[in-house]
Amino acid sequence: MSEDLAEWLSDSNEALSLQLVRDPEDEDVLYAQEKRAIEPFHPTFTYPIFGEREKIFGYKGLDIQLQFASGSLRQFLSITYDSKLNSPATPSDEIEGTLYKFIPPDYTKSEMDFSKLVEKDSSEFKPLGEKIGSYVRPAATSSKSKGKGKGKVSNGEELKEDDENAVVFEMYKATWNTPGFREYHRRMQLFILLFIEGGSYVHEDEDSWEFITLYEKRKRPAADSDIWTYHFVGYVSVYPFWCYPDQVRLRLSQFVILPPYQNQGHGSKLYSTLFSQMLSRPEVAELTVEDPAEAFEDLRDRNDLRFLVSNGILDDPKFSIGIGPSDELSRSERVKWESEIRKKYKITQRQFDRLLEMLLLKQLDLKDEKELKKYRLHVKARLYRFNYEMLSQMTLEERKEALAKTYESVVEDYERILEMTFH
Ligand SMILES: CC(=O)SCCNC(=O)CCNC(=O)[C@H](O)C(C)(C)COP(=O)(O)OP(=O)(O)OC[C@H]1O[C@@H](n2cnc3c(N)ncnc32)[C@H](O)[C@@H]1OP(=O)(O)O
Repeated sequence: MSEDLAEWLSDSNEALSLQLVRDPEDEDVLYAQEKRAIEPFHPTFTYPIFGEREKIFGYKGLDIQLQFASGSLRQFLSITYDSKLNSPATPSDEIEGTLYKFIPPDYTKSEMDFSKLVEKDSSEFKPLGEKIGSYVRPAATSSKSKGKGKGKVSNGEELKEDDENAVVFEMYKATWNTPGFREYHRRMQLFILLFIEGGSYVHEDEDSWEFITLYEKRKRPAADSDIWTYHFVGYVSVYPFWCYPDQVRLRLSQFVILPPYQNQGHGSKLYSTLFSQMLSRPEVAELTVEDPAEAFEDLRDRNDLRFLVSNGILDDPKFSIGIGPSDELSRSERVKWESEIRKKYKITQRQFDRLLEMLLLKQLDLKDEKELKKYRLHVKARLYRFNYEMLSQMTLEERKEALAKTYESVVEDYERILEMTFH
């Protein structure tokens, strides 16, 4: 492309901005840190919409605003620019028509209509489906909770849902059979394309999808008001696959917490709620995860580790039985014990192996050469099984070297995860 034409290129991730909008009356109640919830943010990916290069051609000063009513997620679209290239030889990209294929057609382009809609929605919108959980967090820096939480999610012990300093977060479970949910899902699914690498829309004709949505719930600030407003934070979708002979394997497919709410512990709360839900369902054999992003893998590891520890795994007398070179009896005892615990907690085999290896490392006395060697052999034996096909084609020397390298990087990663989980 010539230099002149390059001037007409915009980065689509920067040009598109998103915003969750609540009624002005409900914005006033937000403390400084919480204002993030209503500020504009950018997508991480736009290639599914605007193409692999994430560029839009034909405009200068391009600004695409897609705003969402914070609860109902009804949308407002505005496309503005300083100038547009008008050349039949090099036509400008169509923006609205392109976006139209990905969002429901009932968006508005009228600011006035949108503010009326937000006003109405914020007092009327209620999450769809069945409430399955909630937790409270101190309002970010109110005078009473000063220094207490700094916006962190509390463990829910000090605050009650009706405490005036509490902000409540609620989770709702829905399926396609939940009245109105299909339409609602069409409004929220855009976040999958914009924030999950390789994310794509689910097929609405697959019947069994299950969803958990997460909302911030706040009381309208007016003194005599008894209106509670709900603001979308994120969601997770799972699909049950048949698992021989008469159970299902739940596959976590999509998981997103919107940027204004990230790094505040909400992802962990949503994941652990899904986890305890599936533990309580007798028909579920295990929870698997489809193509996890790195940040999600970390979140899952942290939560699974805390779960196992809080359920007393470190105090189990069989925790370190049969590690490394050991007699037949203790090895078979280990296999039996691992299989029982894994099935009880419905964790997939590879994930369970990794979690146990991390916990064994956590308990290991690194100065004890003998114990360290046992641990190394234990991890290497699993890595060998896991990578058998590749390793079996190597010479003995190459194999040793490859295993040693993999071991080093695996242990380094375990140390990183342990540090952020138990620091
Ligand atoms: C199968 C799949 O769908 S994979 C795709 C996963 N989704 C995506 O990648 C979409 C975009 N990203 C996201 O949606 C989110 O960033 C997620 C889901 C990956 C993580 O959700 P979050 O709510 O940010 O996670 P959470 O806040 O629980 O933990 C993240 C960080 O916050 C920190 N944190 C946790 N609790 C708190 C707290 N109470 N206060 C402050 N920080 C906290 C954690 O230490 C963690 O930081 P670290 O990873 O550097 O240690």
